[in-house]
Order: sequence, then C-alpha cells, then structure tokens
Amino acid sequence: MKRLARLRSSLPLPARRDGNQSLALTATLAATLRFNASEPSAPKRSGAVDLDEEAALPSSVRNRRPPTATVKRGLEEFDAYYSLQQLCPADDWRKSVERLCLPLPPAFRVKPGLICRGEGVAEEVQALLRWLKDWQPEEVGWCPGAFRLLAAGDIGKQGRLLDKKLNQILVQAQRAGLITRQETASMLPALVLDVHPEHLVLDLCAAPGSKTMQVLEMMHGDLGEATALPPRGLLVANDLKSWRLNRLRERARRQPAAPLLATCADARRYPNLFLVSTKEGQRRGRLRFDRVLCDVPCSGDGTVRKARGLLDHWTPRGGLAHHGDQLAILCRGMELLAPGGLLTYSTCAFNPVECEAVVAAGLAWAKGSMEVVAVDVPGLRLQGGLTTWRVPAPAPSLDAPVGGITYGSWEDVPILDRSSGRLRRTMFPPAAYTPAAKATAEIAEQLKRCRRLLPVTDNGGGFFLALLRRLEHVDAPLKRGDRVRVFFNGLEAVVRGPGSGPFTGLTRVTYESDGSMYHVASDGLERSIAPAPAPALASTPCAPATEEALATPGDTTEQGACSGTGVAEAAAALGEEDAERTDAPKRLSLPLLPVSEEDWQSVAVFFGLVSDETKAAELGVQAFPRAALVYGPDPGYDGSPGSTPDIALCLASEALREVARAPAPRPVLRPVFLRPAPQGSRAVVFPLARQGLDGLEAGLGPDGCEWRAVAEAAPLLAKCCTRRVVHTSLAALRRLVEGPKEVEASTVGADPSWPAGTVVLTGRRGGDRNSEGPLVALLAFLTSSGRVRVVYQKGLNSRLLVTLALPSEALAPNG
Ligand SMILES: C[S@@+](CC[C@H](N)C(=O)[O-])C[C@H]1O[C@@H](n2cnc3c(N)ncnc32)[C@H](O)[C@@H]1O
Repeated sequence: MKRLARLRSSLPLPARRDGNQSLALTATLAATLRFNASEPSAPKRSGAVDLDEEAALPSSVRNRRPPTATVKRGLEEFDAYYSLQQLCPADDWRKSVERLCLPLPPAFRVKPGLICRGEGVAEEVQALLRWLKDWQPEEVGWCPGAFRLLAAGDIGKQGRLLDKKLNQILVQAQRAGLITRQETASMLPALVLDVHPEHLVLDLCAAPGSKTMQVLEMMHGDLGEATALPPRGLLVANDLKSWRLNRLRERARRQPAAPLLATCADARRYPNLFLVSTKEGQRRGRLRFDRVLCDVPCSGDGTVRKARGLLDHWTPRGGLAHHGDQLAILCRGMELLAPGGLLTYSTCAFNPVECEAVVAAGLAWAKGSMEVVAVDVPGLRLQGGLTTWRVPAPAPSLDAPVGGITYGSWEDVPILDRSSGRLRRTMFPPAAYTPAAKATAEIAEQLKRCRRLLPVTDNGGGFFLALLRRLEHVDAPLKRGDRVRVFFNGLEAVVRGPGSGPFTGLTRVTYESDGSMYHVASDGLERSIAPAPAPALASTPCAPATEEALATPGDTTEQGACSGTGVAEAAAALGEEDAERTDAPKRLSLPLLPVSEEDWQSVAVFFGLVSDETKAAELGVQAFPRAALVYGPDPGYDGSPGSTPDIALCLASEALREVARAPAPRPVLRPVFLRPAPQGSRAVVFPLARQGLDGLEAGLGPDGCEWRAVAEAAPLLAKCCTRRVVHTSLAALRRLVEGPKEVEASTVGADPSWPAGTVVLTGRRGGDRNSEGPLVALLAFLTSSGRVRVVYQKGLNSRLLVTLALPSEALAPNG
C-alpha cells in the first residue's frame, strides 16, 4: 500500500468528480502500475514479451492464463469497476447500486387507444388499476400510459413474478390487449424515435419484441382504434434466433399488425430489402429505412434487478465479447438508414466498452455522415455519455485489485494482452484509432450527447441510448454494391470495389446499361439515393429485383407468384418447389398476393362490406380497406407433416405489400377471414391461423359464406359491416360470456331468421350504439336453430375483457 500511496502522488491520475473512492483508486493505481511497466522505457515486467518473442513461444505458453478458480466476481467487483468508470457522481452511483440489489418493479404500458388525451386513461384501465391497487401502481411520468407496480414482491430466477395472482391479472390484461408488459428503461428507444404510420422501420435485433410492439402501436397510433385503415408504412422485425422470433410473432397476434414483417438474418450483414411495384411513381428498388433500432445483444448488467443471480457471476470482461458484433450491427444499421433518418443504438449494459466505445467507433466509420442527437425526455433525468473510459484486461489475474486491471488507452495495453485477440482498438476512446486531434475532439463532443439511464433516477434498470441522425447530404464511404452516378456522363453504375495495380486509388464500377466495367476517380462519383431503375420488376414483378439481390447472403426466399389472381393460381404458381421443401409453409410469399375479386365478393356480400368511402359514409360505416387484403400465411401453422394448411385473408400495409425480397421472411400477419382447406387437398399452399380459433375448431357449422371471420377481427368488422352486426349492451355481452355457452339469438338482439354463420356482437357503455364510450366487440356464431355462441380468442378471457369495460360499480376482482 505504501508503494501505491507513493505512486498516487507521483502519477497524473484522472481528476475524479467525487472525493473518496478507495476501491476504485486501488484499481486505478494497480492498473497504472501494470501498464507503466509495459512502456518501452520501463524495465520489462516479468513474463512480458514483445510480439516477435511471443510468436516464437510454444502455444501452450502463449495461451497460458492464470487459473480462473481464484477469479473475483460479484457485487464488490461490479461496484469497483463502475466506480472507476465514473458513470455518474459517486453519490448517484452508490444509490444506484443499492437499488440494483432490490427486485425490479414490474411495469406495463396501456394501449395507446386507451389513453384519452388530457383525461388520463380510459375506464377499462382505471378498472384494471383498481384491481392492482394492492400492488401500488404508480404512473411513469415520462412515458404516457406507462405504469409500474411498487409493491409487486420478489422476482424468480427467470424474471417471473412470484406473486401468482398478480401474474395472472397481468397476463390476462395483456392477452385482452389492454396492456403490454415492458420494462420502463426499454420504453426509451421507441419513445425518442418519433415513429409515424407511414415510416419504413427496421428493428435489427427485435426478439422477443418489446420495442417492436411499442413501435407497432405507434404506427397504428390512433388509427388502430379510430379507423379501419391500416398504416401505410413497414416494420421489419429481425432477429438471428428463430426461436426468439417465434415469441415475437406470438406477441404480435394480440394487436393489429398490418405493417409487420419478421425476418431471420444476421444483423451484422443484413441483406438489402427490395421493393417492387407495378404502379408508376411508387417506391421501387433497394430499401432505405426512415427509422432503425439497434437494440444489440450485450452483457446485460443493467438488468440485474430482473435477472437475479447475474451479479454473482459478474466480471468486468463480460462486455468484451460483444463489442465486435455490436459495432458491426450499428454500422450495418447506419448503412440501411435513409438520409435524414433516425437510428437508436441501445444496450441494457453499463459498460462503456459496449456503449460509448461502439458509438464512437461507429461515428468514426461513418466519416461525418452521422451525428448524435441529444435526447431530452421531459420528467426523466438522464446521464450524459462518457468521453473517456477504461477497458478491462482480457484475462483475470491473480494479483488484480477489486474491479480488475483496466487500461485507459491502447498504448497502455501490454503486448501479451494486445495479442490475446480479445482487445480491439475500437474498445478504447477514439484517440486509439483516429490520430487526428480534431476528429477525436468532434467524436468526444458527440459522445456527450449519448444518454445513460441509472436506477437511481427512474427506479428501473440500467440502460444506454444513443440517438443518431443520418445527415441529408453526407454519405459514408462508397462500398461494393453501392449505386452511384458517374459525373462526367451522368450514367448510373454499381461500385465493384477499389481498383488495384495501375488503377490503385480509383474505384471500379460497372455501368447498369451494358454491364461494362471502368475505373473512375472517387470524387467523380456521387452516391445515387434515387430509387434504382428496375425494368424487370415493372413488367414481371416476381423476377429477382437485381442480380445483386440474388446474391444477397442469407436470402433463400423463393419468389412468389405475382401474376394471376386467387388462391388456386397462387398455389399453382408456388408449385412443386415449395411443396418439396419441408419448411415451405412457414415461409411468406413475397410480394404478397392481393385477394381476388371472387374472394372479395364472397366476404363483402355476406358481411355487407363496402370499400368505397363515400358509399360507406352513406351507409354509416367505415370503408373496408379492400386494397390491403392479401392472401396471407398462418402465424400459428406449424407445417407438421400430413397437416393441410388453411387459407387466410389478412390485412397488409401498403409498404409491406411492396416488399419483393426479404431474408427468411416469417409470417406475422393477422388473419381477418379464413377458409379451411379441403381435407387431403394439396392445391392450397397458404398456411392459416389454426390457433386462436377455439370456437371454430369446436365443430361449429359452416357459414353461409365460405370464409369465416376470425375472433381477433371483431373490432374491425364491428366498424365496417353493414350486415350481421348486433348492437347490444355490455351487460348483455357479459351475461353471454359468463352464462351458458349458448343462448337464444333474441336475448342478445340477433335476428334468428338470418342465415347461419358468424355475427358480430358489439356493446358500448350504456348500451347506446352511438355513445362515445369504448366499443367492445365479440364474434359469435348463429346456429341454424337460432341460437348464439361466442367464438373465443385462444388464451383470452373474454369475460375479463367485457368486465373491464363495465362501469366501475359493477366491477369485482375475480382473478
Ligand atoms: C437485447 S435483445 C433484443 C431485445 C428486443 N429488442 C426487445 O425489446 O424485446 C438482443 C437480441 O439480439 C439478437 N441477436 C444476437 N446477435 C444477433 C445478430 N448477429 N443479428 C441479429 N440479431 C442478433 C438476440 O437473439 C436477441 O434476441
């Protein structure tokens, strides 16, 4: 210790914002001791070798590491390492650590349609909050419609609530579509992205889908409840892991999802998506997104309140392994962003190596084409980003102080650690890879605009967020595959790579017109952001968008049939090839096929749907978005051998209908109507919703129409149908869901003389069909003997749905 004290007085240690942090100081000094020893002028530390010497050593010696049995882990290590990083004033950090040891209060957002502007939340939500009062619900001031439960008790190892009753209420309320459970910190990225219904949005690491669902709600916005129209934009939810993506798809079934497309690909090299359109003047070619979310995989030490036990094994080195992937994902996200577009980079980790270091390296890579936007969330105190930080040594050491050995710059790293392959220059503050002092200072300035959320300020978890904007007129360096315009002749070309040999310093391009190749000076090229001409697409939209599209890594999608109409043609066009592939039914046919006139007439006549707005207004209903109706896949169909998929008609947004190619697209669309496939038929290739249709599967007779409406479509049909809608009171609906399974049609006001088949039952508070109260809509089946039976959504307690919508005096918790 004496030696440390002497060194302390002689070394230029970084100025600390706090006074006394002995653990951190110990670590700093010990680290300084170590890297000083590696400086060229200093005598070589015992065991330290230079690169040449090291290469000569046998690999058994080169790779030797101290035994891990003695490695320090846990809270003390965590506290010391982050005290050293000075993420915030010492007092805030101390309080944050205290909070991190407490269980995380569960939080949820209520559906946007249930937040009444200026009047708090709708009555259903007030009823839910009264049910939850024992668990002390508290409004999260900075996020509209968000609540957390302060007295929810402890959390199990898997992050599950141990209070079973509370768990059950939250699960049911979520299934009923009233709320979405989400950690408060995780609500930040979507909140600051300012998503609009017409935006093209890409969520690169989306599963299990908390932020995707939030964005989806924002895209549907008020539209979702107030009108039947789906939003125009596109939301691509991607994840590397197919099983995690399934959880996202399951969640998406609880809400309108017209713009949602799930894809399964590596975000580090996410392939270009292509749009196709047969109509003149519409978007075509390679797709750039208005909004991109990079919620990257990380060490996750900001979630220790939920992931109980994570701290027991915590070491400072947890973040090192993620840095490379995080940077690659951020760079790909920036490439896919349209000029003027916004991107969020977020982690639920505290470690600067996974946070500021990645943003700094991303900014350097983008060469001035991106800027960090300072985020201000009214009502929430966020910590500014760091400009300097320390990087942990890649391997544990027996003599390391608490908090581990850390380095402040690349120069400080001993050769042995440099050659370990686990440290990269980009993990360090930007001076390690941008020697120009001006560039370093500019990046540091931008890093201050990053934001860190600490448990002390929000009673949630730890979170890091950077909001980046792609500058309108500045572009990243040209790369292979980029489209460019050649200045001197104005022709479009594609970049093939840097020139070599006598052409070193030039850029090799291929002209689109004739495929000829030339070398051009880089300053004679302009990045082409105009949509790519796609002559082949206009005439035969099912052809590959470009040669490049075919070569896209990871893209194994078959081209769907685009000509012809109707299910049979589509089935025939998809043909033998799909039938031979075992996973074929899980794939989505792109572009999605519009519903044929014959099938549209079939549902329109039976339910009295009109697509013309004027006519609909005359009839007092909303126009049905017929143009958005496509043959879609079944999110629940598992493609098991021997089972025959059914056919579904689903709503798809305009932009989703234009997507021509995507990597391994998964079905997410929610069916509105379905038609069971004839048993034993091979003609039908479109899978369809089987789950969620308990009532239908229970053996109800066929509709007068060959298509059946699905239970989840009840709210949409209630707005658009001119036939087969019964307006009744909430009390009558409640009697129906609580009472006997079947009742006389007249008891709910249905006409028993109607042909058998689906009817839509609606109720508003007070029983007045024109009142302003929220509408509850349920699907029921009218039998030929004049009785009515409710068709339930799978997993949804309709009783809860109706009960929540009832006036407060009628409410009684029933678990
Ligand atoms: C922090 S989680 C995302 C959480 C999600 N955004 C949410 O809000 O529910 C990170 C996700 O990245 C995925 N992932 C990991 N490596 C990936 C890669 N190379 N490409 C795409 N996704 C990846 C993981 O499977 C994981 O689901």
